[in-house]
Amino acid sequence: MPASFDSPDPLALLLAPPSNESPTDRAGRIAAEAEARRISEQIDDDLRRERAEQRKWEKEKRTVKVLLLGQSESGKSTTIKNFQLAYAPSSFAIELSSWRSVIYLNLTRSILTILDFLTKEASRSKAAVAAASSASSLEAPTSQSSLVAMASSSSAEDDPEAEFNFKVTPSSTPYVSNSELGIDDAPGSPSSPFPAAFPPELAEHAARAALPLRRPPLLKVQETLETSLGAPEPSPNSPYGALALSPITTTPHEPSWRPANMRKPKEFAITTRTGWRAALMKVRERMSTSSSASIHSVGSVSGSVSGKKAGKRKKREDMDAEEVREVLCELGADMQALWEDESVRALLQKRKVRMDERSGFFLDDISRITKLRYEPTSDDVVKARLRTMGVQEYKFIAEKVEKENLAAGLLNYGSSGHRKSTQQDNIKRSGPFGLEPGREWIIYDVGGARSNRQAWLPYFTNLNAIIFLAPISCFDERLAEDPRVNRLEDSLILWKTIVGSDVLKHVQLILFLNKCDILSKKIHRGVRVADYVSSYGDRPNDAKSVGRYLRQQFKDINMRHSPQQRQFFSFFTSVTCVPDYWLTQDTKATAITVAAVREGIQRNNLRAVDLV
Ligand SMILES: Nc1nc2c(ncn2[C@@H]2O[C@H](COP(=O)(O)OP(=O)(O)OP(=O)(O)O)[C@@H](O)[C@H]2O)c(=O)[nH]1
Ligand SMILES: [Mg+2]
Repeated sequence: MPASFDSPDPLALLLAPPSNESPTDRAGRIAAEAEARRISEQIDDDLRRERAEQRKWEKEKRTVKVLLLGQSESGKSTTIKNFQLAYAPSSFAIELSSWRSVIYLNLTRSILTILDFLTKEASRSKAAVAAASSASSLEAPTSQSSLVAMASSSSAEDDPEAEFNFKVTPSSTPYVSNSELGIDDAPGSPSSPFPAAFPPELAEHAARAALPLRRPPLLKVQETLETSLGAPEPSPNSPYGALALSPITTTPHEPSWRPANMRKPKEFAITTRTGWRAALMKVRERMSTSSSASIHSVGSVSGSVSGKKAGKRKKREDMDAEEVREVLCELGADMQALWEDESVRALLQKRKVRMDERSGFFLDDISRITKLRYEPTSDDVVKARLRTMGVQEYKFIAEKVEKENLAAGLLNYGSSGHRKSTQQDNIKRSGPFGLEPGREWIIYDVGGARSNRQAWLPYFTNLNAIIFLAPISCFDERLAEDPRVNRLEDSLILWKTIVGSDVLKHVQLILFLNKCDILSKKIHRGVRVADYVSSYGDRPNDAKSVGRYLRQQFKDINMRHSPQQRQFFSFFTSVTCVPDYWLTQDTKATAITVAAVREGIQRNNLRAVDLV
């Protein structure tokens, strides 16, 4: 055998304790070795921790954090949907069908609103006829049968709470005029007294159109949908149950003459605990659709059902969902007839109730939506309305995106003072998409009603950008939560607060002057901005001039109230549809939205975080 195999390991020999080691020396040596091991492990731990922190930091550095702010119904949640549509289209597609319940709910609610409206008109007309006949000692005409039927059946049988006393209740608190803009109350605006009755024949005809539609099945549909979306089971005695409800926003000239004892229509909302994304995911789970969505809300899908109980529940809810479809399918033709009825339209128009400017407007799509096999489209989902409460966090992992749309949007959207060539340069530098697949975005969506705004504060740190949505079409509307306050005024005050916040002084603010399509429509039908915004004076009453004027107001506030100088990025948006007026044609709102955010962030030198 070779000597080398027999020889002891030279290292072992070197490290071996001396042969004459005393017990004391041995103990000392062992302790020293243990200490050396401990130090070595400590160093390894430190290195591991540092590496993990480095990875976390790298990840955070690559994550874009955006907070969406703005009053209720300004379009925040709709903007989130646009992001998802543009950057996580496959998860958006997977979720399409789960929005069906929300769309059904929106449609049902619109029909119930019209029925309530007609009931009021019928009652009012009936009272006017009675008053006139007693005054002139003439008999009331007997031809008022449908009108009487409508008024009495609805109030006494279907809705015992809805008794009308026809008392005009003008706003007791004076309207707070806007200090920034001089927004005034206009003649015929909501605080004006209840206008005179229209010819009884009109209400009579409209009431007849409503007769085939009964409220109980529609209320049942509404209840079922709300429960399936996460509301508590309704109380057996209440037509609406113990839901998380809030009053709907008053539309422009909608009269505030609702009698004191009349139940207000309510808007469904899902509370923070569950969140709308979570609620929809639950609906989707129940529909047994597998998902690999790359968007989710934090803490979502809690308490997914399992086992026997789940099977039972699933079956019952499936039945409910099936029933809802069937009922809506059966009522579809009557609903459409009601919406298309000329006298109903005339009455709504005379009372200045603009259903088409309300949130969740699907009345023009009744026949499509009430088909038994209705599947929501992307446009339906973008238009669907579900009020947000609290703060919800959404994570987007950018997927492959629509090349043409984003490129087109980036080239064409109407931004403030940016040349096209700059945008084209950006495309050349970063490619047409702006965001590479795999990039994580965290977007916080907040409830915009005043009662929700305290909850925003904890989210003001570590942000890359805030998108502030100001619906500029709301110059003649009032806040649902405080009818004394003009909605435009509220937006300006809120903007001032955000702009002036010291905590947010380093955060990029991007202003979306939203709902330009509605602004155009309003102006087109003759609403005069100067009647509501006195400082507008005798400037031209066209959408473009109004848009520019309002943008200047926001810009001035930015200049006057920012703690330090900051650039002003604003975009005219119309996040639910293709823009129609001063925004360039043929671009999708999604593309505009995404491109706008991207450019805003980009221009704030967030290239430092390797965004592009
Ligand atoms: N026509 C039109 N409708 C819009 C536009 N933006 C939003 N909407 C609609 O307005 C309604 C309210 O939009 P949301 O996105 O739910 O509003 P929000 O700001 O999230 O409201 P909260 O959750 O109450 O704070 C929805 O029905 C949208 O479809 C727009 O630019 N044009
Ligand atoms: Mg919302």
